[in-house]
Amino acid sequence: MTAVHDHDDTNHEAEVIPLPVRATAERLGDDPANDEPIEGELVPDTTSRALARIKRGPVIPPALAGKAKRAAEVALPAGAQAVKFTGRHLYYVGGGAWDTLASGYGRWTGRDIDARIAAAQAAGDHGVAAQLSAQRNESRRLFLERIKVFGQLMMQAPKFIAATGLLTTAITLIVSIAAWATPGGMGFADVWSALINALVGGFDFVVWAASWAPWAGIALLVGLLIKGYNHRRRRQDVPAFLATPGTGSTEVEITPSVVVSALQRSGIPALRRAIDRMDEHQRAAMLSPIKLAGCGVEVDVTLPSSGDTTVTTEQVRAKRQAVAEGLGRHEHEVFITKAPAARTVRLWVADSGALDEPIGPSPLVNDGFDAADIFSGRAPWGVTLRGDAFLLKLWQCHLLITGLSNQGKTVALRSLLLWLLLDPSVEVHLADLKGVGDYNMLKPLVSTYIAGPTDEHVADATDMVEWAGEEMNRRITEIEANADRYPNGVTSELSRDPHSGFHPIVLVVDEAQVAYECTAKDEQGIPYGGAKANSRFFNAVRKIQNQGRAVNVTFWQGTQDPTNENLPIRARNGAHIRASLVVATESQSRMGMGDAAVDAGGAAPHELRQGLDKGVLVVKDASNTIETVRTHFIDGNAAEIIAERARQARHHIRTRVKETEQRDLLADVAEVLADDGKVKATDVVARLRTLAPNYRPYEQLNADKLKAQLDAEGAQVTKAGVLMVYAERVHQALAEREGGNDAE
Ligand SMILES: Nc1ncnc2c1ncn2[C@@H]1O[C@H](COP(=O)(O)OP(=O)(O)OP(=O)(O)O)[C@@H](O)[C@H]1O
Repeated sequence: MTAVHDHDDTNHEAEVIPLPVRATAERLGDDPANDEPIEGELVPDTTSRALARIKRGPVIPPALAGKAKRAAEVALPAGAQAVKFTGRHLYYVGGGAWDTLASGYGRWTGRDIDARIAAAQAAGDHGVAAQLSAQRNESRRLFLERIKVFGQLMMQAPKFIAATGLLTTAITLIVSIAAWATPGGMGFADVWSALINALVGGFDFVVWAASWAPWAGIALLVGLLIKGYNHRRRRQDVPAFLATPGTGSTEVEITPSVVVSALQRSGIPALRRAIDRMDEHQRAAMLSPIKLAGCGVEVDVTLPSSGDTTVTTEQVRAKRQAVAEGLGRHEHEVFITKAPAARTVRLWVADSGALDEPIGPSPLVNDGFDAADIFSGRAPWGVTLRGDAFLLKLWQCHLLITGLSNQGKTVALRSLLLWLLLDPSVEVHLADLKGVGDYNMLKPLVSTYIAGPTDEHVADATDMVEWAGEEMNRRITEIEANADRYPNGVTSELSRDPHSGFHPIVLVVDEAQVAYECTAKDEQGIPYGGAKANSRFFNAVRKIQNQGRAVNVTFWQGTQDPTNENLPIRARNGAHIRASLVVATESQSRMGMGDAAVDAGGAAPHELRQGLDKGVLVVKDASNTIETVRTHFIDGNAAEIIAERARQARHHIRTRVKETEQRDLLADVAEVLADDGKVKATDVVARLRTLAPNYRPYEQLNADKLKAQLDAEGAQVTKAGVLMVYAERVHQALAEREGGNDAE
C-alpha cells in the first residue's frame, strides 16, 4: 500500500518509497508489471537514494523483504529511533516479567514438564518422554510429601510452642529459685526480668528485620525482572516493528507444534481443515521424529488423506514460501522433497543463516591430495545440505551440467576435471567453447585443448568428438572380434592397463550450447550445429552417449541457460549424471535434470537464488540419488596448484595438444603476395592453403569469400577481368591497422 504525503519542493527531507516485492515464481522472471508496492515509509532523502538503489537492483525475493524494510529503518529520524528504542526495552521488561511469572507458575503447577513431555511424545522421543514422566511423578510425590510434612508441622506447632513455653518457664523458675537461694547472686525477680528483656530484645530484632522486608522483596523482584529482561534482550524477542534494525527478531526453534502450525497456515485449505479437526495426538502422529541433519533439521510429514480430504505432496511443495515463513525461515532455507513413504513430504529446515555461511575448502587443495582413481574413487565436489561430504562416482558416466550464466558452472566442471586428471590413466580431450582462459592450467594435461567461441572452434570440437566416436568403434570392433579374450568386456583391470587400448577417454565440452547452436556448415554443406539427423556435433555426441560407456569413452558437457535449441532433448537425456545450478524456470529444471528427477525426486534448481547460490548444484547421480550440493570453490590459483600436482603424476604421459590456430588473414595475404604488385584472388587462395595447409578457414576459402574478408579489412579486391588482390592496398590496410593499434 503506498501512502501519499504532501511533498514540499523546498524541503527534500522526505519522500515515499514503495518497496517492490514479487512472487517467487517471478523472481527470476521478467514481468515487471507485477511489482506490487507493499508499504510506504517516510524516510529522509539519503535513505530514499539508498532505497532507490534497492529498487533498481535485483528484485527482492519475498523472503528477504523484511531485510529491505529494516534497511529503511536504519535511517529513521532520531526521535522515532528513540521512541522505538524505549518501546523495545519496555517490551523486554514487560515480556521478561511475564516470562518469569509464567515459568514460576509452570514450575509450580508442573505445566512446563507436561509441555516437554508432549513435545517429546510428538517427536517420537519416547525414551525422553518416559524419563520426563518419571521425573514429573517424582516431583509430584516430593511435593505432596513436603505438604504432608508441613501440615504435620503445623499441627504440631501449638503443642511445640506450648511445650517450649512451659519448658522455658520451668527452667526460668528453677534458675530464679536457685538465684534466690544463692546469697550474693541475682535475685528471684532479676532472672525473670532478664528473660523478659531477652524476649523484648528478640521481638525488637524481628520488628527491625521486618522493616527491611519490603526492600528485600523489592530487590528480589528487581533481580527477577533483570533476569527476564536480559533473557528477552539476548534473544531480541520483540515484535518486528520494534526490532533492532538489521537483526532478525527471533530464531524460531523447529518443534513439532511449529511444524504443524506452519503447515496449517500454509494456505492449503484442505490441510488446514484436516489439522483443525485433529486432536493433539493425531497432529503429533503426522510427524516423524525431528532429526538433526547437517546445519538444519529434517522431518517427514505424512499428509492427511481421508474422505473428502486429500493433500498431495505437490500442493505442499507449491507452498514452500508460506511453509518457510511459518517456520521462521527464508524460503531458500527450507527444502521440501518427497519422502520414500507414500503421501509423505520431507522437510529439511536450515538453521537460520546457516546456508549463507561459507563451506570449507575442497579436499583437493590439500597438499597430500596428489592421486585419484577413476575406477574405485569418487570426486569430492562439495557438501550436501545435511553437511555430509558429497563425492561423485565418475567412472563410465556421461555428465551434464547446466545453469544460468555466471553461477559457477565452469568452476564446478573444472573441479571435477582436476580430480580426474590426478588419475594418470585417464585421457582427457577438452573443448572450452567460451575460451577466456578458465582451463588454461589444464592445457599441459589434456590430449586436445580447444579454446574459443568461433565456428572454427566448433568445427574442431566436432572433429574431437567424432575422433572419439571412431576410437569407440575401434574398441567395440576389437571386443566383438576377440570375445574369447574379453569375456567380461572392458574390466577395470583392462582399463588400468595403458597398453590395452581400453584406458578411459573423457571428452569435455564446456559451453556446448555454442556447438548445438552453430549455424556453420562444412565443405560438404553439412551443418555442425542443430539436432537434425545430419547435424555433426549432435550426432557425434549421441553416438558416444549411446555406446561409449561400455568401452570407456565418456562425454561431459556444460551448457548455459538450457533451451530445447541449445541443449537437444536426446543430448541431455543421454547423461547419467545431471547437475543444475540455478535456472530460471521449472521447465528449465526439467531440461537440466529430467522430468523424473523433478516430479518424483523433487529436484528444483529453479528454486535456488540467482547470484546468491553460486556453486550450489542440484545433482542426480548415476544411481538416481538427488542431492542439493554446495560445491567447493576452487579458484584459478588453487586450480593451478592442483594442475601442477596432476602434471607431476602424469609426467610420463605424452599428450597431444591441439590448439585451434588463429591466423591473421591480412598479414598472411601480404606474405603470400611477396613482391607481386597484384595477384588473382584464386591464386592468393591457393597460396594461402600452401602457407597454412591444415588451417580450416583457408580450406573453406574461395575468391568471393576472400574478397568479402579483405574488403572488410579495408583492402578492396576489385575486378580486372577476374578478381584481383592488390599488394599496395593490403599493405596500406595493414599500416592503417597498425596505426590504429598504436593510437590506442
Ligand atoms: N562454488 C562456488 N562458491 C562460491 N562462488 C562461486 C562458486 N563457483 C563459482 N563461484 C563464483 O561464480 C563466478 C562465476 O563462476 P563460473 O565462471 O564458473 O560461472 P559460469 O556459470 O561458468 O559462467 P558462464 O556460463 O557465464 O561462463 C566465479 O567467478 C565465482 O566468483
